[in-house]
Amino acid sequence: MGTNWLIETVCLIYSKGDPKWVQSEPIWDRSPWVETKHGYELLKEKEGPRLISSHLPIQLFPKSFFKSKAKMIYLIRNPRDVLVSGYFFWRSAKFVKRPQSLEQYFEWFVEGNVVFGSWFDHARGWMSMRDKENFLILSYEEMKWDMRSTVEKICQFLGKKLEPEELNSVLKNSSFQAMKENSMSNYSLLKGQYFEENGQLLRKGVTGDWRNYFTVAQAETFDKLFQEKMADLPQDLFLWKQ
Ligand SMILES: Nc1ncnc2c1ncn2[C@@H]1O[C@H](COP(=O)(O)O)[C@@H](OP(=O)(O)O)[C@H]1O
Ligand SMILES: CCc1ccc(OS(=O)(=O)O)cc1
Repeated sequence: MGTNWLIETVCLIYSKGDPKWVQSEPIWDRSPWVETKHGYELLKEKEGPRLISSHLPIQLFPKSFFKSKAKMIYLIRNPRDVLVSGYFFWRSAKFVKRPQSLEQYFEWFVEGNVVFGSWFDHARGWMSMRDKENFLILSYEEMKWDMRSTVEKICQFLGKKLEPEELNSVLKNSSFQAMKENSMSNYSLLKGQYFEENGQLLRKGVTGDWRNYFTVAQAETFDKLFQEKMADLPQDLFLWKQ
């Protein structure tokens, strides 16, 4: 999805571009996953303001959020790229039923039989929050196309002000290369116990990689499904060019 990219960016905004924090504490401790035991235990002890991460669909997210003033950033990505990225990620994970082929994962994905459920239901559910002032939707594609403007948008939303050199440092330290080399952010610490040695969170980091993997028939099936499931939502929410 790009979730860890967004988390890294927000951490760097909080540290005003200083990379010390992102280079010294694992990303899952800086912004714990509320759906994991480890993350939940950490979050219970953390003083606010704190960062929280989640992949949960709206109906499973802690209800207290909806009565709070906490700010949420929802990251969306072309689901075709989510599918391909997810295939490579989950096939190296040791704690889930692993897909044996992209063809198999394609079937699971279109049926919604993947970790955290149907992408379509997930996006549709959270997008119902889009008019709330404490809710910001960003896309992986806009981060790729214009990260500087995206960081400014995040700062505006969070009420943070960065000096020009601080903003430059956020951009530098959240880049694909910087994150790939940062053992506190690239999940290499989890290799062995949770992931295979050849697994990599930071795989390619590009938009449109699905074109290298989908067959013509899969592309047509996906287009049809997207139309069926998402046609009634404002299409400017989906910024990718298919
Ligand atoms: N700094 C960065 N710049 C661009 N893409 C990044 C990135 N950090 C992570 N990603 C991409 O985000 C995806 C992982 O998402 P998540 O963090 O939600 O699991 C991977 O996509 P690819 O598999 O397409 O390369 C990974 O390469
Ligand atoms: C079980 C929760 C969880 C947390 C992080 C994951 O990795 S990623 O953010 O999707 O790359 C996967 C599962």
